[in-house]
Amino acid sequence: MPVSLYASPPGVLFPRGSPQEWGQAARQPPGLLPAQCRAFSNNKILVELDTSSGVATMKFKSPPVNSLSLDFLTEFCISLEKLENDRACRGLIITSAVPRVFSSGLDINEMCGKSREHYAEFWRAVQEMWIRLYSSNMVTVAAINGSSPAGGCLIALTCDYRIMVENPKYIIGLNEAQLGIVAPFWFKDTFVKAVGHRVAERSLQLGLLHSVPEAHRIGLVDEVVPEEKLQEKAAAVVAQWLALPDHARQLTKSMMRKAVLDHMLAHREEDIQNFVNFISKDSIQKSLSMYMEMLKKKKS
Ligand SMILES: CCCCCCCCC/C=C/C(=O)SCCNC(=O)CCNC(=O)[C@H](O)C(C)(C)COP(=O)(O)OP(=O)(O)OC[C@H]1O[C@@H](n2cnc3c(N)ncnc32)[C@H](O)[C@@H]1OP(=O)(O)O
Repeated sequence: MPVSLYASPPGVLFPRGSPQEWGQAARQPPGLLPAQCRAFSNNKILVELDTSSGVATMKFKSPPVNSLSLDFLTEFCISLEKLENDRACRGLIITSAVPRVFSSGLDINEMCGKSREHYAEFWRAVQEMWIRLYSSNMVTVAAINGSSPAGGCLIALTCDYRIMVENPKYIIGLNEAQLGIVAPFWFKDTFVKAVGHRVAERSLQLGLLHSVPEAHRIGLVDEVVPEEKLQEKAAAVVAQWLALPDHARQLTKSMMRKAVLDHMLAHREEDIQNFVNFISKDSIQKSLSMYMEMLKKKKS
């Protein structure tokens, strides 16, 4: 099981409401909080727990694209740890508060021009995020309301169930090969578990980013819904999974995931060294710089 690397900071309490209201609500005195709501917020993530249903909603709020920086990953792990330790919380919906993007994956700036020590620290945080989410006792549902390449796709894949908004502009997949880098074995294992070996092999080698209907067809997402139905559908799915006895569901989840998790935990330090050696290569640094240039050019 994951070792706690982070101490939980004190949370900021605020009542329920739309994301727009949350910022205002956070400044209201705690006396106004409804009894069934517990919530906390930090710089990049908002979490609201409805204690009557036992379901928390986690919203990524790190514009422009919810990239997974070291700070983001640290906040993500702290939030997960808090929820995991909260007896009132049994289910988690992960979604984005940033329009059109669920998460753009690992922050490429964290992998460019930094020291080997920084790369090691960053990669440990990426591993930690995956370990915590993959081994979570909670029912986890990804409510994917925007594009979700690479590490963004990994977060969705690590959940128990994926629901994506139907939108012709949204894409999802493990596109690492397009950046001249390689999805590590545990990204690959998580992907294979969802879509099967043949589909994963082709998709990974070509670094494919799938449209929403295609992602649904290959089993990368479980359901596709219109934007306005997403939260309702996610809540219904969590409720369905929570209707089973926790111990039976949790033991089954743990049994299904044990081999992949054990493999990763047994090779964790080696995986960090592989990442550091790989990402420090001049040729890889050049590929990543060119990719960032390409992203900027696409914009102008
Ligand atoms: C042996 C094995 C060892 C292991 C070997 C190593 C393993 C590593 C595994 C890596 C996993 C990863 O997740 S690698 C990350 C892969 N991610 C990607 O390829 C996503 C790239 N981004 C996109 O495609 C798009 O941004 C997308 C998410 C669809 C949103 O499009 P939009 O048009 O809305 O937004 P854009 O204009 O493109 O982007 C807005 C700004 O955000 C920046 N931006 C976008 N994505 C970013 C990102 N991931 N990191 C940093 N910055 C990013 C852009 O440069 C822009 O910056 P400004 O111009 O300054 O505003």
